[in-house]
Amino acid sequence: MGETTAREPLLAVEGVDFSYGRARVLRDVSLSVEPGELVALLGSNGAGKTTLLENVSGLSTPDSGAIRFDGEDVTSLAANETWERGLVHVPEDRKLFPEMTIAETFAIATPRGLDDDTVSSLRERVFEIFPDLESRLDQRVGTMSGGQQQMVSMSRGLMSDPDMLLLDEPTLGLAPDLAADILDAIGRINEAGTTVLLVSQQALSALDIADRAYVLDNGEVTLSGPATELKRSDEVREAYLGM
Ligand SMILES: Nc1ncnc2c1ncn2[C@@H]1O[C@H](COP(=O)(O)OP(=O)(O)OP(=O)(O)O)[C@@H](O)[C@H]1O
Repeated sequence: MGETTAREPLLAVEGVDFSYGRARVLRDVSLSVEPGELVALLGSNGAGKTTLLENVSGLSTPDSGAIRFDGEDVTSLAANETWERGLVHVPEDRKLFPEMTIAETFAIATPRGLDDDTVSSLRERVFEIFPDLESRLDQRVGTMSGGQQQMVSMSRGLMSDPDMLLLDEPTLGLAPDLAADILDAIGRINEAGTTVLLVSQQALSALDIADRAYVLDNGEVTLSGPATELKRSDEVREAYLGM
């Protein structure tokens, strides 16, 4: 029709408030993620980062405010419903089943109704990002190291063919070289086309791979901007980078 339509963010969080009982944990939080972006959500322990991801994916529901994904109001949807729409949460505690093999873990993550070719190409994509997993398909997840389990958890997310991944502290508790490998993998997942919202307390390395970032402090967004600018910001350097 020749009309220009304003591009809508893939994810829009608009004025979200959330409390656990009387404890107000999110205060008027707004943020957006454009299609294809890698956005970092930074902040210290207890700032509300996990709670915000849970509100977004439907593990909990905002008290007020709205969440839109791909143009649809998803504020009140349950986690399985956001997952079906391609908004996939990879939680901090991984929530893997230790008795299952990697192959079984992938099988339950793959949406029903996908044809075999699509499933094969999803697997190929996973093995391109995490080549170590290919020879371990029959290994039980509970026998793997923390770093390998994090790879399985992110791969399970990828096997559900997401448009957007919500990654909660994927490098938590990992040795520095493994954490670097995981961050490198996240960068490659994003370059291959998946939009990412990355929660991290490791501000510097998250800013290295992010396009933009938001800083959450005591439930409020206190800073936001391009990653390169936030890296130079005195406030971020003092509060989060120990400089
Ligand atoms: N189920 C719960 N019931 C009551 N309070 C909670 C619950 N979960 C989290 N909180 C509180 O909400 C606040 C925000 O927690 P949240 O886990 O969202 O922060 P975070 O920024 O993700 O921190 P962390 O990095 O420690 O996970 C904290 O004060 C926390 O103690």
